[in-house]
Amino acid sequence: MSQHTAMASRTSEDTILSVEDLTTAFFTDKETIYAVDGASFDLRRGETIGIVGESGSGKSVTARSVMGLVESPGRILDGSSIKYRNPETVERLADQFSGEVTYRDGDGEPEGDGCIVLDDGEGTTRGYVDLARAPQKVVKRIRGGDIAMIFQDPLSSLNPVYTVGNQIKEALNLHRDLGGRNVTDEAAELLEAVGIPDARMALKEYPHQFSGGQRQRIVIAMALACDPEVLICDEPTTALDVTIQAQILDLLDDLQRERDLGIVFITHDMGVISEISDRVNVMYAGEIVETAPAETLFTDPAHPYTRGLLESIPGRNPGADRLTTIEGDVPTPNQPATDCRFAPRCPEQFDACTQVHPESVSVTESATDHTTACLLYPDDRSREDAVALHEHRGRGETDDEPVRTEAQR
Ligand SMILES: Nc1ncnc2c1ncn2[C@@H]1O[C@H](COP(=O)(O)OP(=O)(O)OP(=O)(O)O)[C@@H](O)[C@H]1O
Ligand code: NI
Repeated sequence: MSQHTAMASRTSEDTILSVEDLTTAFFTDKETIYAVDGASFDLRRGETIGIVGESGSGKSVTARSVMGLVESPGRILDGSSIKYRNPETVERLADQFSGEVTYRDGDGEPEGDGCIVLDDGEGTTRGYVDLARAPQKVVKRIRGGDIAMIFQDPLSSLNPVYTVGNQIKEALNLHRDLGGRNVTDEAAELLEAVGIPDARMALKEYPHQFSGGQRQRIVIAMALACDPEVLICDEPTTALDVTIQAQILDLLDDLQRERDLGIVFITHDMGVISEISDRVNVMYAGEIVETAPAETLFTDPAHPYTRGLLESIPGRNPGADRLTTIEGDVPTPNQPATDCRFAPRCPEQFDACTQVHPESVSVTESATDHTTACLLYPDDRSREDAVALHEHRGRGETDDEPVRTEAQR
């Protein structure tokens, strides 16, 4: 979706979702697993961001955290925020849940301690709902409404005993005020929009009567039934063959342009990521280790892990006679990171990598839209200076209690 790369010039007011310092841990009998450990990223309206990384790197847990679907023994830890910024929704929820509202008027202490944070002034609603702190009753109003999600296996989202029409209509009735319009017409229109032929007929059929690719289209239609602002796609094409995969990616691209959807696209496939993303976040062992506009990431990767992932794309290195893979596996993060989790597999590893935790820094001092968490950067500093910068930032981040107020940012 490279036509969206010009969006870098858009203002932060277009940001619909900001994830900041997200840490989600599972407290098992044996150990605590920091599945997501300090991840931050922004999503703008109409933008597709990719999250890519090997199996176990924390991609799905990131998605489930945003959706409020982390199940016990998992929990989002204090200090995390997931700010959903759609003004209409923020306003509506503030009316519905007045006990959950925090008012800020610029100077002085904020009033209240709720998850719905409202800024005063300028006539328009500015503010956000912090999904990391929101009680389930608030999250439920957003999940499946403002933010929808589709998964790898479409059958997990479809009920085998109901017709496709019934399931889409149920989603429509649940989330949309159709204002008297015919719900069957609306459902048929949605199926047409996702490219299902003979939509009227299709409404009367059952999920098993469709192919895998068509089922995924139906699931996308159900997600659109609630007219979301944000669509999270967790490996939606992984189970499909290459041709069908390409068709689904095209469909998502079209739908995004028509509806100004923000899309978070999760996959372990670098090829797919390059096709669909405006901006890419590379995830490793719970941390985002590099973020850049898609083009930059592919032409000028910084983190040794990203470079390893790119080298393992078939056909990218015609000279190489066999596929390079990165030796070893993603470690299970069972304590907060104090060093570089990639160091044991890294061809560039040096002494400090086992002692200092790499913070997210600009690749060069001036490259503000390309950051990486690797002690080799910023590139234009000496190695000692770079390491010192990471140490300094690390102290700033972890001193005192993890809860940071907006005023301290
Ligand atoms: N319910 C759970 N209980 C304990 N640990 C969990 C749970 N769910 C996830 N984890 C752990 O969290 C880490 C991240 O898992 P996650 O599913 O997010 O990885 P992923 O990047 O989506 O991988 P994949 O590409 O295989 O889907 C893994 O170490 C996993 O074992
Ligand atoms: Ni996953």
